[in-house]
Amino acid sequence: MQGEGPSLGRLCAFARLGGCNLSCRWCDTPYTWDWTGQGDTRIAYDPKKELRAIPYTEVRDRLIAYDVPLIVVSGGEPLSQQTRLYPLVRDIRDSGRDVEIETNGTIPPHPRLAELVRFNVSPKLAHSGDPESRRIVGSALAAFTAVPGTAFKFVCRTAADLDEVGMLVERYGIESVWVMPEGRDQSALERSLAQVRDAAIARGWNLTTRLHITMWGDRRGV
Ligand SMILES: Nc1nc2[nH]cc(C(=O)O)c2c(=O)[nH]1
Ligand code: SF4
Ligand SMILES: [Mg+2]
Repeated sequence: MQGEGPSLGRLCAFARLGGCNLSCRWCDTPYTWDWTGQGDTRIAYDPKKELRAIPYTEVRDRLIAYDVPLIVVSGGEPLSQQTRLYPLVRDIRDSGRDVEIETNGTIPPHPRLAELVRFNVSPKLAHSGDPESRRIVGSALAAFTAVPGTAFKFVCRTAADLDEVGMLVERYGIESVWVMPEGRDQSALERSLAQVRDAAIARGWNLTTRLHITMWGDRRGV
């Protein structure tokens, strides 16, 4: 089930890729990249336990066997491996399924990949703790805004975060804006949603919750 964004509630299967070029404090998937315990959880995950190289043909066959109309590729940051990702996405599209890629928007997408997928781009705000020079890459954001259908999803905690979103929206001519409350459990999600919902609507932006958290909590594999 896609829990976030424009396809919220759509039945799907997930491919989660390891590794990330950012290190957001509140990351909900630190087991994909946090080998030193620098995130909020303070847990240093073991890459030998968390990462596994799997031939793309095996990943493809397993994803297709779920027999669902949408495959979501997430991470970590999946575009760090976009050259290797391309044949997987191509084969899945050839099988008649839709593909969405969740990305932090710092790596410009390859045009051949961009033709096949919908990008859900989630640029990170100051509260992620990543330096601005790493989390905001103008050339990459410009490339994503040029891909038809791209959705921009901003994780927000407070109404003030929406001012930061507003600056990015203006600077990069972002059109499809989704505000998503930050939270890795239901009560945090509700707290953030109460803070951001009126301000998002007042600006004419879309809102999304995180349905998988509401349904299953902060569990892996969902
Ligand atoms: N159900 C579900 N939907 C999601 N949409 C985006 C996710 C992500 O972690 O990128 C995600 C996730 O982890 N689970
Ligand atoms: S960009 Fe995404 S996966 Fe990477 S650290 Fe931030 S929240 Fe986690
Ligand atoms: Mg997630």
